[in-house]
Amino acid sequence: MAPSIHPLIDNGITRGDPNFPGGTLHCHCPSNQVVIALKSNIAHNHACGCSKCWKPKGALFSIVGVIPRDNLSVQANEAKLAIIDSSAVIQRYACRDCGVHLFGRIEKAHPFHGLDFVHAELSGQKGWQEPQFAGFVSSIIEQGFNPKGMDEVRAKFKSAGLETYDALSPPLMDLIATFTAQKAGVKFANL
Ligand SMILES: N[C@@H](CCC(=O)N[C@@H](CSCO)C(=O)NCC(=O)O)C(=O)O
Ligand SMILES: [Zn+2]
Ligand SMILES: [Zn+2]
Repeated sequence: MAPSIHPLIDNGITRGDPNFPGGTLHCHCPSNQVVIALKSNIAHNHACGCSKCWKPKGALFSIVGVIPRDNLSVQANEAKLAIIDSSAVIQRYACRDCGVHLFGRIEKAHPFHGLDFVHAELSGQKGWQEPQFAGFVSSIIEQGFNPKGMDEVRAKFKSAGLETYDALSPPLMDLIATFTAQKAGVKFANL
């Protein structure tokens, strides 16, 4: 059987609602769920193949997007949250009981500082921005995926209408490079 990329990609992508106002995310615990309130839609939503992002069971990829950190608040059971790897750039807060990642936050100087990483599939509401691209695709090999299957994985993304990258999308890579250049005092050439 062909591997599951992610349930939100496998059977075709459902478009979000550009006017979607936000909603709540819930962890997978049967009771005393951690609840996160998001005051807007997400942006740059993407499939991520890296080893650090939370994936649902059986999926090769995570689906993760960003939201301004001021638009995110913990509504219930904050005490169950713990940072899973404090040495990572993105501090991912997971539920201690079910392991789901509720949000990831960057505290250091970084091009994405001010943006939190979230998984809209943890919401019961519909209308969140649909995945825009697939990033860190080759990273699934580091987690044991057979390199011989990569053509099939990339073809699946293409047939769902998503570009694949082995880092992030060009606009996000440009943001990272701009930040790096500015930090180093590089002056941009005129066009
Ligand atoms: N091959 C590595 C890549 C890990 C990685 O760099 N992940 C990216 C994307 S996460 C969401 O887009 C990243 O920015 N990570 C920063 C962090 O996780 O703190 C692997 O697979 O582990
Ligand atoms: Zn939980
Ligand atoms: Zn990732």
